Amino acid sequence: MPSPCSSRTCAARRLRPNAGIRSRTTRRRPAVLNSDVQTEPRAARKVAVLGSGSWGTTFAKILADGGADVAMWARRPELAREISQSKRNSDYLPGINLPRSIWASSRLPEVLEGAEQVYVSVPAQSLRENLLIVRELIPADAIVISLMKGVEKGTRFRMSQVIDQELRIGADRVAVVSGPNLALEIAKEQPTAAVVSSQSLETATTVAMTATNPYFRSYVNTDVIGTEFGGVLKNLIAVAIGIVDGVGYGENTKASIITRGLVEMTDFAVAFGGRAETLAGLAGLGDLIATCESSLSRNNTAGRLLGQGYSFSDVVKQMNQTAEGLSSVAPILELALSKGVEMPIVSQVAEVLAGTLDPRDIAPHLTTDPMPQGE
Ligand SMILES: NC(=O)c1ccc[n+]([C@@H]2O[C@H](COP(=O)([O-])OP(=O)(O)OC[C@H]3O[C@@H](n4cnc5c(N)ncnc54)[C@H](O)[C@@H]3O)[C@@H](O)[C@H]2O)c1
Ligand SMILES: O=P(O)(O)OC[C@H](O)CO
Repeated sequence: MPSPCSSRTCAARRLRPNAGIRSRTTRRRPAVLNSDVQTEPRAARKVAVLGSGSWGTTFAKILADGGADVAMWARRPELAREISQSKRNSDYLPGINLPRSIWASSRLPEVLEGAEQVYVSVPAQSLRENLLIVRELIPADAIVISLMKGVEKGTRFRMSQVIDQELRIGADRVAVVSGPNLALEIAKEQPTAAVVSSQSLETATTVAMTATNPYFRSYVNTDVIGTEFGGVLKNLIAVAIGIVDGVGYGENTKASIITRGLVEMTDFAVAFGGRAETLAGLAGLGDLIATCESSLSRNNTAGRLLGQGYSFSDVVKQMNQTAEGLSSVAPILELALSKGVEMPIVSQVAEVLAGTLDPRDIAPHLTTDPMPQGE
C-alpha cells in the first residue's frame, strides 16, 4: 500500500527523532547488537532559534522537520505573529509554508525557557549586543550553536569566539554549522548537506542528530577554526565572482578566481590552525561552489552590483538582507597581514569596495606582480 503521506516532511515526521543519521559503522552492525537499541519514542528535543531572517527561519524548519520542538525569536512582534499564526515568513521566505509545530515570539524569556540547544542567526556585527541580552536567559547546560558566517570588526573574532567570550559556557558547549546552504533552496526541501563543528565531538554529534532530516544531512568535525573561516572566506570570493560577472567576464575568469580563491582560503585557515581538509570539504569548497554559482547569494549579488558600476554605499542601500562579506573584508585582511598570508583576490575586492580599483581590473592574481609563481 502506498503511504498516504509521501512528502519528505511527512517522512520526517514518521521517523523517530534522530533516526535519520546513521554512521557506516551503525549500518554494518550485526542485528544482535541492535536488539538493545531504544525503540520507545522519546520526547522531542526543545530548541530555540534566535533570529528570524532567511537562515534562522530555514534552520528552524530543518530542526522541526527533524522532530525537534522549535521556538523562534523575532525582533518584530508582527513577524512573530505571522510565523506563529500563518506559518509563513513572507518577507524572507516567500511561498514557503513552515511546519505547524514552529512558533515564534518577540519575548526572549518564553523562547529560551527549557531550550536544550540555542541556534543563533543574526548579522555577525550584532551578535555581541544580542548575547548581552540573552546571557542570563540561556538555560544551564544548553548548547549554543552559531549559524553565522562573519567575523566581528574591531576584535576580528570568529562568531564562536564572541560566544565564548560573552557567555563563558566553555568551548565544549559551543558548535558552529556551515556548508553550501542557500536558505531558499533548503526551505524548498532540496537535498543538502552541512557540517557541524565543535571542539567536542559529542556536542557536534548531538547537534548533527538534531539538525538532520530526510532533505538535510549534517556531518561532523572538530575543526571549528577551519569550518568557521571557510564560511567567512567563501563570501569574499563570491563577492569577487559577482564583480567579474557584473563586468561581463565569462567562465574562464570565474573558474580561475574560484580555484585561486580556494588556495587563499586554505592558506589563511591553515595559518590560523584550521585543517586543509576542512577547506576541501562542505564548509570550504562546497560552500564556495554554491555561493559563487548562485544568484540567490547576497554576497554574489552585492559583487555583481559593484561590477555593474554601483558604488559601495549604493550597494549597501540596495541590499535588504545580510551580505556578511562586505563587513568581513577589512578584518580578514588585517588578520592575514598579522600572519603574513597573501590574499590577492580579497585585497582586490577591498580595493573595488574602496573605489580605488576599476572592477574591470580584478583578476585571480595581483596584476602589479610580474613574477610567475608556483600554483
Ligand atoms: N541566508 C542564507 O542562505 C544563509 C545560509 C547560511 C548562513 N547564513 C548566515 O546566517 C546569518 C544570518 O543571515 P540571514 O540570511 O538570516 O540574514 P537576514 O538578513 O535574512 O536576516 C537577519 C535577521 O537578523 C535580524 N537582525 C538584524 N539586525 C539585528 C540586530 N541588530 N539584532 C538582532 N537581530 C537583527 C533581522 O531582523 C533578520 O531577522 C549570516 O551570518 C549569514 O552569513 C545565511
Ligand atoms: O546569501 P549568502 O551570500 O549570504 O550565502 C548564503 C550561504 O552562506 C550559502 O551557503
